[in-house]
Amino acid sequence: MNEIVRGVTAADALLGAAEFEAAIRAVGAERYHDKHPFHKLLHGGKLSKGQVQAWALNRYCYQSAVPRKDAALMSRTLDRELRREWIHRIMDHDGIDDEHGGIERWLVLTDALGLDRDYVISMEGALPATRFAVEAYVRFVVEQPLTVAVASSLTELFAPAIHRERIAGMLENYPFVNDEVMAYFKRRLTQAPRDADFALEYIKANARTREEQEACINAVRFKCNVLWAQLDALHNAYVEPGLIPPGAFRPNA
Ligand SMILES: O=C(O)c1cc(C(=O)O)c2c(n1)C(=O)C(=O)c1cc(C(=O)O)[nH]c1-2
Repeated sequence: MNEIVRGVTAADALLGAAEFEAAIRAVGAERYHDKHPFHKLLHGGKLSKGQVQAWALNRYCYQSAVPRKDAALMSRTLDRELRREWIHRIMDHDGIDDEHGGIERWLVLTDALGLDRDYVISMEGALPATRFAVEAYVRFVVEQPLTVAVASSLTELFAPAIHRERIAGMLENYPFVNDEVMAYFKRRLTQAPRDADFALEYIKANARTREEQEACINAVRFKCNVLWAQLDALHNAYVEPGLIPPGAFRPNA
């Protein structure tokens, strides 16, 4: 059954702005990936260095897809104001001029974990499910109505809390993690709220029917699934039962 429709029709009453926002936040409270067991292990210092390496190199796929999906979103809108706002997301990740950007900060993290940059960037060692999940996000943004595509970024509403938990937990628990390694997440603490606030206001103004609102709420569910599926894949391959697919990264430690 298509969750987007789920009994809602254009005739249903529009949610008020506060109710709409609350429905989106409820999705995060129920299904954001801060609740995933793999994150509990990662932040609690329960993983080996090799397992942390696996997380970092898989997560690189997500990092590298984010500016691609943002470029896809920009290519779809005739609204110059939206493009002027959205373009900074691409610059945040890819960098501009002397600012190296988030992807470079991610590679500083993978360097510090002892991973070869070319290997990380090639994504050859990434899990198949990671690649599929990440590309599903890019396709979603290409194919869904623009407002729904904007809504899919709204998991960022919930990101600062998990980033704070990760910074504190990883610094405390792993000898191979220092401030430089965590710089990516520190920067996101200011970038993510700005992005999320804009996206939230945008969908409040632009989802004009109940059906559109439900599609936005569902976009956040979809995105939680994109994030959750990546952690399921990591857990399955590197925690238990330890089924590492052929060709995927094999930790030494
Ligand atoms: O570490 C995390 O848990 C996490 C989650 C998310 C998210 O919720 O999608 C993003 C990020 N980090 C992040 O660093 C980031 O740049 C980012 C961009 C986006 C997006 O959808 O546009 N999500 C996220």
